[in-house]
Amino acid sequence: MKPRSTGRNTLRRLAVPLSEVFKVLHLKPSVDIMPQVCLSDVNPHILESTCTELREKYGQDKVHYQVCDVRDDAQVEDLFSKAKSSFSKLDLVVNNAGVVDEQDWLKCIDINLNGVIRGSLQGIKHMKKENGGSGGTIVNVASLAGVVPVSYSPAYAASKHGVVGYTRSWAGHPDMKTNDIRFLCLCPAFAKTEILKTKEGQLLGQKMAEEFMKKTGVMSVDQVTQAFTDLIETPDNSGSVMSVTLQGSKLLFQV
Ligand SMILES: NC(=O)C1=CN([C@@H]2O[C@H](COP(=O)(O)OP(=O)(O)OC[C@H]3O[C@@H](n4cnc5c(N)ncnc54)[C@H](O)[C@@H]3O)[C@@H](O)[C@H]2O)C=CC1
Ligand SMILES: CCCCCC(=O)/C=C/C=C\C/C=C\C/C=C\CCCC(=O)O
Repeated sequence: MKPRSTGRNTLRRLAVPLSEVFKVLHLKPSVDIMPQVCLSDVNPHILESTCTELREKYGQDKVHYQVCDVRDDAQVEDLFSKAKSSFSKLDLVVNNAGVVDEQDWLKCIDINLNGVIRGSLQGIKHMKKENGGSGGTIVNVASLAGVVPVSYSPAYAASKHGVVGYTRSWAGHPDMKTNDIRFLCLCPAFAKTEILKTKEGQLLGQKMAEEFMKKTGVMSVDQVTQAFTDLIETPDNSGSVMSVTLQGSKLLFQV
């Protein structure tokens, strides 16, 4: 990703408490002006293999990583303070961890919604001017299930509706303007990633899901990545919620 100007924010360093970020979102940093990133996931194998690959490509010092369970306050706090001390400031936070699990719906809410809240609060803390920050961008990854009802996974849909409401609410807070902190939300439809291997028991009706998926189709990760890039590169768009479907991207809300 080139450090192009995004209005108030220049993406020179990324601090990303993000699951498998480059693989999932396919960010493509340019080798000469590669931002520093901190990747995080609860799964150490995914994290290590992704980081090894990236370090070989972009340099050892550019890619930091730390295992973190977004359900754990202390782990999230520690992740952010380490990232902040390594980079001196944070420009971008992407809250991306998510699961579908209607059986263990408390876990689903704790990861998808509470995890986003934990990451956002840490992002705000470290980006605030009074704490030595200079603003930045927080992107929360919701889903199309954050704006439409999804009967085969109500808890998942509720968690994602929560992410949309949470993100828009912070975007309108006057302190965010004062501190140049921008909140954005991405709402993709189905994309070809591991989450589609969600097991039957974790959904309320595999058949329903499959039929739904047949109608909507499944996007490539590249399409989602492109929408993500467009979203963060649009200046002065705090509060934007963008859907991504096979038909293209659409701005659903502007605060
Ligand atoms: N692939 C799709 O069809 C869609 C995905 N999304 C959302 O995109 C985000 C990324 O998911 P995908 O890349 O598609 O799936 P994925 O399953 O490949 O990635 C999710 C990642 O979250 C991590 N994770 C799970 N629990 C965690 C925890 N407690 N703490 C930290 N990390 C944890 C997993 O280890 C995994 O690497 C999720 O929030 C998902 O809900 C939204 C719309 C569509
Ligand atoms: C409009 C809602 C789109 C929401 C998509 C989303 O956020 C993620 C959903 C993830 C998993 C649940 C869905 C699918 C699993 C069901 C069937 C698997 C079929 C496998 C296949 O044939 O590819």
